[in-house]
Amino acid sequence: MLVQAAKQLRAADGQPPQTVGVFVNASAEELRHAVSTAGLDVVQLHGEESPGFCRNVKQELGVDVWKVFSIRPETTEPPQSAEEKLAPYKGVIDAVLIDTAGGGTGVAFDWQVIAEYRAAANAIGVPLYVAGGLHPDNVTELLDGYMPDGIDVSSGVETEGHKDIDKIRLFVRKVIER
Ligand SMILES: O=C(O)c1ccccc1NCC(=O)[C@H](O)[C@H](O)COP(=O)(O)O
Repeated sequence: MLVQAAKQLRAADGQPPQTVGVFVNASAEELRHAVSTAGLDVVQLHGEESPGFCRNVKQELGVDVWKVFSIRPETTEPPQSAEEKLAPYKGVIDAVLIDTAGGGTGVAFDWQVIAEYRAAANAIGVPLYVAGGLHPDNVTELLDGYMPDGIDVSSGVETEGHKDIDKIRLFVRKVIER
C-alpha cells in the first residue's frame, strides 16, 4: 500500500518525485526486490555496506547510492578520519549522508565534525547531506553555519510518531527563506 501511494506521488510540476529507499544491511536480493517493486531512484544505505557492495548495487540495479556514515557521540574504537572512511567509496557512491548512529533517532550529533566530512566528500567528488535531530528550530542554524549540500529530516516533523503537515510546511519554509 505504501509502495502504491509512493508511485502516485507527484511534485509541483506534475512529475513523479525522486524516490529514496532507506536500508540497513539489506541483501542484494532484498534491494533488487525493493527497487523493482517501488520503482526507487536511490538507495540510502545505513549499515556496513562495503565499497564493493555499493559498486555492484549501482551497476546491477541502475540506482544512485547514498552511503550513510554514522556519527557516534562516544566510542572506544580507534579514531579513523573522515577521509580514511570515505576514500574507499570514491567512484562507487553518489552522495555521503552523515547521521546520528541508529538512524531516525531525533538526536543531533556534534556539528563540528561536518567540516571534516565536507572536505572528505569533496575529495571523492560527491555532495554531503546531513541528518539527525533536525527540526524547524535548528535547521536555519545548520544551513547558515555548516552549508551542507542537502538535509534529511524525520522525527523533527512528526507529532506523536506521525508526520505532521504543519511541521513539514514550517520546516520547508525555514529552508526556503534563508
Ligand atoms: O527512521 C528510522 O527509523 C531509521 C531507522 C534505521 C535507519 C535509518 C532510519 N532512518 C533514516 C533516515 O533517513 C532519517 O530520516 C534520518 O535518520 C533522520 O532521522 P531524524 O533524526 O529522526 O530526523
